[in-house]
Amino acid sequence: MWRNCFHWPQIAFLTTTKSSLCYRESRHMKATIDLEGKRLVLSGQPLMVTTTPQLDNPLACCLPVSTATSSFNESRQVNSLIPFRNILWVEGTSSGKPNEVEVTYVYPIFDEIPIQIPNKVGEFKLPYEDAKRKVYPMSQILTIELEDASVLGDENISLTDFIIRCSYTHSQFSLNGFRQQSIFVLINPHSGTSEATKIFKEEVQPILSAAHCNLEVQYTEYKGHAIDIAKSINIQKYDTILCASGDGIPYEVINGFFQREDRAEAFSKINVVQTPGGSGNAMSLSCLGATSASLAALRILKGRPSQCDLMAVGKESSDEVIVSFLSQTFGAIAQADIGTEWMRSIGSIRFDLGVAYEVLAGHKYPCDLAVKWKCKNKEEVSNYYMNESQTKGTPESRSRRGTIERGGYKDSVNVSTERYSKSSSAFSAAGSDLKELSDDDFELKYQSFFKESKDFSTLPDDWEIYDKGTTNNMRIFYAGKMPYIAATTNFFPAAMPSDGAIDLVVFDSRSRIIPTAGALLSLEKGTHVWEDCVDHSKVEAFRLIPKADRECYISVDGEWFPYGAFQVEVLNKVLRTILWEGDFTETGFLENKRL
Ligand SMILES: Nc1ncnc2c1ncn2[C@@H]1O[C@H](COP(=O)(O)OP(=O)(O)OP(=O)(O)O)[C@@H](O)[C@H]1O
Repeated sequence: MWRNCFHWPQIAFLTTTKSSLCYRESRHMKATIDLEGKRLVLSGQPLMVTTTPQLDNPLACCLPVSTATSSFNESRQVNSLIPFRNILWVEGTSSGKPNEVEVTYVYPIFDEIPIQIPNKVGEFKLPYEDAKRKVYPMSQILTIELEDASVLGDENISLTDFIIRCSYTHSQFSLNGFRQQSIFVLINPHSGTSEATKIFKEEVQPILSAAHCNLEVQYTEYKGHAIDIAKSINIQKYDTILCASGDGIPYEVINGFFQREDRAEAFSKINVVQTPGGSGNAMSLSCLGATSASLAALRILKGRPSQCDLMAVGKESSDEVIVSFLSQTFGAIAQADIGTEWMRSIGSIRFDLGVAYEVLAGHKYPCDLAVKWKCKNKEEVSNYYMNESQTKGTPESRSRRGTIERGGYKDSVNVSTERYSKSSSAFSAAGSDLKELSDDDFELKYQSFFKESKDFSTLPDDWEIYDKGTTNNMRIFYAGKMPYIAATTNFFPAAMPSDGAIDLVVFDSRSRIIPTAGALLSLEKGTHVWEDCVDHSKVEAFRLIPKADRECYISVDGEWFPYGAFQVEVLNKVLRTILWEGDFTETGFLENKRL
């Protein structure tokens, strides 16, 4: 498919040798390696690529430069650089010249602009625009000019290996000792508007193929199929299971792993990741900062393998325990989600209509709730978040958050704090803090109390009963582990990948409609948690006993869950996944505090 194209005098052609959707540049160019800037700097005539698709103009590729689009100046500047982050593959050319290489990278290239922390309140930029960007692979032959050959280090590393290593620091590829990643792809052809297959083939596969990943693709054939696949998959064969779907398939894969006898090994070894294909793509947005499938694919290749928390959920109806990576909800949100399934054909607006109806109708969903606190209220959450984020996370995420100071902001943050050293040991950082899991990591601390009795007669000593006034008048109970539960819904802005806590957001039905509606309208910015009508806390575990006068819905990771008491506890650092920059996507939690 012709999406981006060169202008005269440089003409691109579609190659069929590398990947069916990879563009190759026919001219040779010169480049130098800029280790400080983490990029290749092209010299000579820069690439002249339009930044907008030219599908409507089939002749665009042949137009002289003078008639190029207004974005030319922008692209001229941007495309004289190829950041290592954009490079997918490098190999020698048939000329055999040691400094002539063919570089495959993703286009368009955007400048790595330092994150600007605002001086004025309310200007914090959420990642939605960035998350939507689509990227495409393309190739270019470059003659690399090395001013100083010692840049390659003392270990006689080839130029191609050197560039590959610079391009994949902290990634699964570097963790593999630069052996190609093996990815098992699960596509739910019925996800969302049934476009997951098309999205995968057009956006994801070209990126993964250009990076020379070994791919094995399977389609899910029935509800629960991904559980069966994950239960029996040969974990030795793969590094990653990629779910080209909504959140339902990662949920099933994780539960399939949880049901395995060797679950500790399965969770230790395999990354579970998502490229967006469904109506809910919370995992991709929260972990990779991507709602575009091609950007998610790139970030799966480039991001850090990390270990995140899961939540173990015990049911009243049986002794079965399931695992949840995203959320559990009871009340208006569950009603609006599960209760409007029959309106699926109208798209995601069904959910907004459902919530609006629930609030206007003034429905309440009484329950009993007991919790093991981590942070009891907003103040505690905010202090905890600030302390944790300054001591944990990756250098990138620490530097990003480190400038956020109580009562004020520094001017800007440069995310590129790490430097490459000449020694190849600089490339070995990936996975250094990943731990090998054992059965102990899946040991449940509190389930025995729940098994004994499903009411509050067997609560552990250090648990507390949640304020009865609120629980008798519950409007929304929402417990979550990832910040973004849907595109533009920043429901748990203080969520952290492995803090051993579940974030709780509770709306009380005694609050008036106007402030409640105001809080719901600020879900995108995540500022609802600061509203007076909303309780915000962190817990290590909780038990909820619904007491509604009619049977209503409970939803776990967006899936239907049997009505009745349930108990949840956190499983610390057991889900192996890939986090872009080693952390959840930015939410602006503390930046928005002063609003
Ligand atoms: N071939 C299939 N036929 C019917 N259902 C399937 C099939 N494959 C998977 N499913 C089920 O589809 C459900 C939704 O999957 P997924 O999350 O990928 O899509 P989605 O559109 O985002 O859905 P949702 O809106 O429910 O989150 C899952 O519960 C899964 O078990």
